[in-house]
Amino acid sequence: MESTFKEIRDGQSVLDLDPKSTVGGGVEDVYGEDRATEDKLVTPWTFSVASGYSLLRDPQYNKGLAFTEKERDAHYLRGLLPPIILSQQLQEKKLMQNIRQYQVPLQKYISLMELQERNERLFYKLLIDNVEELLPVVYTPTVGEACQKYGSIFKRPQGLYISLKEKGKILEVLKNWPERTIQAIVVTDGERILGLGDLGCQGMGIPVGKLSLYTALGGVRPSACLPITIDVGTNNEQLLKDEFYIGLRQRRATGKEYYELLHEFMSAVKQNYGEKVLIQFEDFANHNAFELLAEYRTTHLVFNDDIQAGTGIAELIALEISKQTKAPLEETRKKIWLVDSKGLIVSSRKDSLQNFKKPWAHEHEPVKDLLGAVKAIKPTVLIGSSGVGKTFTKEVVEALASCNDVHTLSQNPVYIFKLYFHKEKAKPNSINDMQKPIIMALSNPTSQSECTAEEAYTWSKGRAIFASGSPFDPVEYDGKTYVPGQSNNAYIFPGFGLGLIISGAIRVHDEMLLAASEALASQVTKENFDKGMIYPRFSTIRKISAHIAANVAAKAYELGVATRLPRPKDLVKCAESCMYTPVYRNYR
Ligand SMILES: NC(=O)C1=CN([C@@H]2O[C@H](COP(=O)(O)OP(=O)(O)OC[C@H]3O[C@@H](n4cnc5c(N)ncnc54)[C@H](OP(=O)(O)O)[C@@H]3O)[C@@H](O)[C@H]2O)C=CC1
Ligand SMILES: CC(=O)C(=O)O
Ligand SMILES: [Mg+2]
Repeated sequence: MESTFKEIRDGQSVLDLDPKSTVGGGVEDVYGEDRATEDKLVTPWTFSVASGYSLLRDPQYNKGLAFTEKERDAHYLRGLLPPIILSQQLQEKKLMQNIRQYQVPLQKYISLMELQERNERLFYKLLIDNVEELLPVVYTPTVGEACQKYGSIFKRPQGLYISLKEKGKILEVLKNWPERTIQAIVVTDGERILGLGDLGCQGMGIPVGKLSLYTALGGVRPSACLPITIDVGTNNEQLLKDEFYIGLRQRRATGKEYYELLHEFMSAVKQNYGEKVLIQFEDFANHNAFELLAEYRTTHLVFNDDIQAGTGIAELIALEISKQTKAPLEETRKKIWLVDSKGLIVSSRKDSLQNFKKPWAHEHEPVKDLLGAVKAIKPTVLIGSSGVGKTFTKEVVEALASCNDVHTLSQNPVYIFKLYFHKEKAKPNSINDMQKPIIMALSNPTSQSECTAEEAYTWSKGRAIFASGSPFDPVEYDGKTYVPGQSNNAYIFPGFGLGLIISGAIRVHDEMLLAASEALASQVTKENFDKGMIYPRFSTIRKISAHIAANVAAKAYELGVATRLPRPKDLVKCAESCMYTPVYRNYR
């Protein structure tokens, strides 16, 4: 596979590869028209002032009943609105009441999407002020169901669809998007949507949801965000037969055809938006994700929050242990063990392993399943990101709990994770914390969670520290309330993106991801730990994001990949001051 891109580049099969517009294109902003020469086609953009009915229909500027008397006169709104003026606060109260009346999460999702299309600022005000309540609606788990039913609930496009039909004209397609100054793109090809598999073109719900979090949690302007779905077909038989399916009705393109389209896309994005546009690869299947990241991380500002938070978790933890203990990375990797569908990853399997698993193939006799692996390795932390629900069985949790008992605690703890692995324990408060098994069931949505919060607490007799990818409610066990954490990349990517934007970063390095993790960890309070929580609450996410952004930006400056100069002295203040706030603006 590694040669696929090389063949495409060498064969010049897609674009006339202009080195400035593809690789090594310098640091200045390069926008399409500015580069146009006489023989290049340009888009005839015009700008007009919205007023009257069109102002009410423009989600960016619509304020519903909050238009003042003066604004109603000045903008030809008289008679188009009932006489009452309703403040944004009251509108928010009314909408939250309406949303709470829906019993079915998908109804809440649809009503929020309608709000986003009607009144963007009110949508973000709701999301920011009620983040813990609404995050599970616009994001996992409900967004998963929304993607599964996207064809039926689809009303208006919320992002760009680039299918095989657009091959050869992707640059023109990008110019059809109404916004010009794009700073963050989330792109999927829909092949691995959460743990729900191939949802083809209907994966669009994910980039839309992720970017709404870039804005709500990270403060990136909504107009600077562009959701994109690349449609190369789907192998989902059910969707292929579904009369409401919105994507190409064909099996997935692979190999050269796939990579040519992706290469044209990546080149066109850079040509149209410049080098500082962030491209987040989202929910690509592993067989493409690793290669795409490896190919473009040296020429574009890209990251993949799935694999850089999947087996990437293992790598980042090994890096952090190495950083803190000064032990070589090869040694710290040995503290982390992975289990895949064939059992423990061990050196005797090395020849048949995919490349990204090889660094984790340590010396050990073969173990065929997770239970056997837990018994053999005696991990202190069990992290699941297998996409397969219910795999942390009672026996697995009991085995984990028993090897993390004060009476049996190893003097030299090793730590588990991913596919399933082992991690260094973070900042124990006391010997009591050292006794606690840590269980992280990261797979989304809730149906794919490796175990529920209730199972983790019950099976470990209340000793587990538990966090999951999709949220679970607090659990009562033996008279005590346990508050599960939400271990989701939503803590990281919004602040991470903001940090890249405020520093004008042109590349992403692993150290920057580590800087983001460290900033997040520093926001966990003693009060959180005392409640058994290893994450801060989402209600403080804007503050967390500002700290993450500042740490990421600082690292970008340190590594010499930041272009926004001079470096602001106080990066936290700088991040905060750059954050979008959704309060209504006054119109002249
Ligand atoms: N909480 C969060 O922030 C995030 C959560 N996720 C979630 O992670 C999940 C997986 O994503 P991704 O890594 O892309 O998925 P993949 O399907 O690409 O990888 C899953 C891995 O799990 C292994 N596996 C499958 N079944 C088992 C099993 N029964 N026992 C042990 N290992 C098994 C597979 O093994 P093999 O290689 O042998 O097939 C494979 O290596 C998804 O549900 C996604 O929602 C992803 C990103 C972030
Ligand atoms: C959270 C996320 O990115 C995933 O489940 O894929
Ligand atoms: Mg994902």
